[in-house]
Amino acid sequence: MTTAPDFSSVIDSLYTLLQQRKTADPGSSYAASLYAKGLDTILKKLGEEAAETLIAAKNESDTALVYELADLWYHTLVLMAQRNIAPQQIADELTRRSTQSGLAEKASRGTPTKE
Ligand SMILES: N=c1c2ncn([C@@H]3O[C@H](COP(=O)(O)OP(=O)(O)OP(=O)(O)O)[C@@H](O)[C@H]3O)c2ncn1[C@@H]1O[C@H](COP(=O)(O)O)[C@@H](O)[C@H]1O
Repeated sequence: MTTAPDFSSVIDSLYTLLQQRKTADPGSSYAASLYAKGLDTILKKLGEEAAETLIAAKNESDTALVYELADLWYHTLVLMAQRNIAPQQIADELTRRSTQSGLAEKASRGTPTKE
């Protein structure tokens, strides 16, 4: 029996593929077409997928919600690849936060450092 790849492996593999798609032909790759259109188009798609996720969560089945969440994760990864933010950086930030409760973390929040 084959085991389905775990979440982390799927995310890492897709991120690697999305990095490779930066040099692909926009006519042959959806991700390459997004990169060619630029950051504003990627952000618009991300916003659309977030809205579709909210609608599915309110009105639709678990199957429909999973479908929209997968679109949202996919477009989040496109944005991350475009900005060269690796999945490990998100994992590191969540790990840093894991040492305190959400309420304590919220109270400690300032403005994120801008580079
Ligand atoms: N996981 C995905 C994936 N999830 C979602 N999408 C695309 O995200 C888009 C979702 O947008 P919408 O829901 O708005 O649907 P749409 O109306 O068709 O989109 P628009 O025309 O409005 O942009 C669709 O075009 C989906 O095909 C994805 N496209 C690609 N992948 C993965 O990326 C790999 C490489 O894809 P290419 O780069 O296209 O070769 C694929 O093998 C998949 O593994």
